[in-house]
Amino acid sequence: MVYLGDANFNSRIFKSAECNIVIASRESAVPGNNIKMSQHNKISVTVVTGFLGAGKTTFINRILKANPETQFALVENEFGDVSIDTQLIKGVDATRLFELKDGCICCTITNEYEGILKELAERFPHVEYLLIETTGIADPVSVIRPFFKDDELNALYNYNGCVCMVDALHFDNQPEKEILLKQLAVADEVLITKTEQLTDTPKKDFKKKIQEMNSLSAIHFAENRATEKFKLNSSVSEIKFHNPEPAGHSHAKINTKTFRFNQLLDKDEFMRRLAYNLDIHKSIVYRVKGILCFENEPYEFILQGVGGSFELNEGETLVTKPESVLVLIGNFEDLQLDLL
Ligand SMILES: Nc1nc2c(ncn2[C@@H]2O[C@H](COP(=O)(O)OP(=O)(O)OP(=O)(O)O)[C@@H](O)[C@H]2O)c(=O)[nH]1
Repeated sequence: MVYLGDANFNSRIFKSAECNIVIASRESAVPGNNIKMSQHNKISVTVVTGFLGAGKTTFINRILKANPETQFALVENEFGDVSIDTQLIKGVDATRLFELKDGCICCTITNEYEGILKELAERFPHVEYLLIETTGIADPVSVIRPFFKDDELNALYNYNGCVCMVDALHFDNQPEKEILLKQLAVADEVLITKTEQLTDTPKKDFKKKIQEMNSLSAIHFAENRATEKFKLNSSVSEIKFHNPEPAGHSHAKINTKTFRFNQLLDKDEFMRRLAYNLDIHKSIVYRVKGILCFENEPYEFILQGVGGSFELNEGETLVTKPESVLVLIGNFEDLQLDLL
């Protein structure tokens, strides 16, 4: 069952098996916001897609930061039973939050999804902008189609387009390439991430390669978009929706595994074991993320990993309970890790 409701600061997350929607409300007035209300006060909507770890959440954080006076709603979909991304959305006073998790949005799209979108628009008329972050393995067509097919949704929302994040660092060795190609195919704008280490020539070559895959979309380097205000109200080319039928569920074999630890972890030992285990399984583990609590560390640590490499950074949340969670996503049936 999915339900909508107000939340206070301490219970910002309304969980159901189906849906996770954050309504982000930022009130400070910063001059220069370029987001305009669309005609008839429809809610503008942008779908943010891209393969696992490409930089979707990072991009959404940038948008929220760059447009502090806009009332955003955010639909976060995560594959797996633990929602880590919602905890990584920063600088947002989330006043209401709903959850769409434990399933890929393109596999769980039902009339219920459309119902949620309608209810959202009706109950929260102050919302100006809806961002939908798909899972990294979603075919975004299923997520976009309701905005074209359903007259009621069409009257409530102004679909602005689909942004696809592409990870330049891992592109050539990307597993499940067909998923990424589908995401690229429907993108109205492609943002290339992780190019800081590249010099001009490989950057240009990479952009050209992406252009050859989708010549209709605007292609930018995400780093150039880091601080500027993102133009979210782009117009969408209908040409991309000539064949909007989702082409099956090619990612059925992708699974998640969640590890929970109810004790403070020994940082060096845990990270050593994790590195060892991830190295062994690097061909089948595509993405790892976690929120970890270590002995003698007052703040939680955020673990992020893509394609065999990972990083650990101190977060901004104080440890209140000795509880850690680690989520792995990849092409495995089951996964046994020796972490403690
Ligand atoms: N160097 C670099 N790192 C980036 C960039 N964008 C994102 N990252 C890092 O890549 C990792 C994954 O970023 P996320 O924004 O969580 O990626 P995501 O697409 O939301 O991941 P999923 O939700 O798991 O699919 C994090 O460690 C980010 O800090 C970028 O442009 N450059």
